Amino acid sequence: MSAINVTSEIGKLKKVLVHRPGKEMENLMPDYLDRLLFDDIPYLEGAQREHDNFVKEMEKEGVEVVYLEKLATEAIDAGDAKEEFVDQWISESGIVSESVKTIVKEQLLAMDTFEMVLKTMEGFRRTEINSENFASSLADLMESDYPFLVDPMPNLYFSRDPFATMGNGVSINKMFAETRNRETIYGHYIFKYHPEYKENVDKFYSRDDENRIEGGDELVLSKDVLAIGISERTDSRAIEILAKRVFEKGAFKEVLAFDIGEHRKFMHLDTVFTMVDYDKFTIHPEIEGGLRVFSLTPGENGEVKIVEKESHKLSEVLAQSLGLDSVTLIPCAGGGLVDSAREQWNDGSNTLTIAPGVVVVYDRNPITNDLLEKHGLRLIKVPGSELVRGRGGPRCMTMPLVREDL
Ligand SMILES: NC(=O)NCCC[C@H](N)C(=O)O
Repeated sequence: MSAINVTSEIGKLKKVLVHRPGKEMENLMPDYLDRLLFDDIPYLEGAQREHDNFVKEMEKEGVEVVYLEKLATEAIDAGDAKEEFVDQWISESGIVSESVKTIVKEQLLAMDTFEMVLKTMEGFRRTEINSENFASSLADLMESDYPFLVDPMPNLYFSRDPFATMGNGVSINKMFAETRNRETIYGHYIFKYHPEYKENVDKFYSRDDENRIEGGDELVLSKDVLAIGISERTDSRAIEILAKRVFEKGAFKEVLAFDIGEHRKFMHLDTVFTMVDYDKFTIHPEIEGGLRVFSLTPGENGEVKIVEKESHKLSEVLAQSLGLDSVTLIPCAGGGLVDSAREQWNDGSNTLTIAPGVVVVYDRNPITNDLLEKHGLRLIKVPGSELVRGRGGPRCMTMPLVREDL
């Protein structure tokens, strides 16, 4: 029996993984926001309050919420892998000087495992280490204006992206940008050493694979069909490789690849459409018209067969793949140019479905939310004015581990 079971986007959510925003947020600075894929600087206490409330609302609905930082700690302890983890983290940290590596390693190993995991997420400022100890190489002297020895990982609370669950397996992802690539180390250790997750979990993709793919692009439409965005973050080649591995394991029968183009404003498929009920989806109106969709299915001799869908209409493609007569697409903010653009930017389309027709949304998108209620959905509205500054919503902030089968 696998500890991972995710055969839809909407089956009752039983167990979910999150990360509580931590001190990594206090290492954001205006000069380096682009590099860290952030648009603004949240107020940490406010973000934590909003996040705690988000978790409380899910728990009230009977969802078991577990934390990335805790699972990673348990995994490292269970594998007796503290030094292995620290060595690997340092090798990916960007530190050049051997003497700095030694100092940082000593500091991390002196901490208890939980504290150490949080510190690796927070990063290291230059001021934390006595400069007399390390101005030993030319590289150190050249970089001395940059305030960090090791960058923070401020996007970790978007636990949807570094790895993605599907069926009884997981794809541990190769991320688009260096800043987020470092995040996948925690998933790697969880699926390597955690007593609950190290066995009976299929691995469909690895952080060592070459082509980029991110969890926000990976949607489980049904027990048979995956939907994956070809996007700013996900490369078509990665989708083909993932499809091949998924078919080899007999985990799914079809992968639909949606070409949403390369844009920051809709970086992932789940920023433009999410499934909210058996036959209902939220959608960003900009992608409703002409979208190229490719169907990947198992072909001869282990090959993947690829056919472009004739229809460019999202509603038709989705209805067909779900075996329904029709589906309803609910446009973000009703489809008006200005309101839709604004509410999509604030993650109006990025809902987390916790049971068919029951969704968690930010309260800050009233037009979209009214419309969802008019379509008969039950909304759990949570404040997210600090959380939204990282450009992600309730779906981005959660990685389902177990959903009831439909
Ligand atoms: N699934 C998602 O859409 N996640 C949001 C990620 C936001 C983050 N600042 C990023 O650019 O990767």
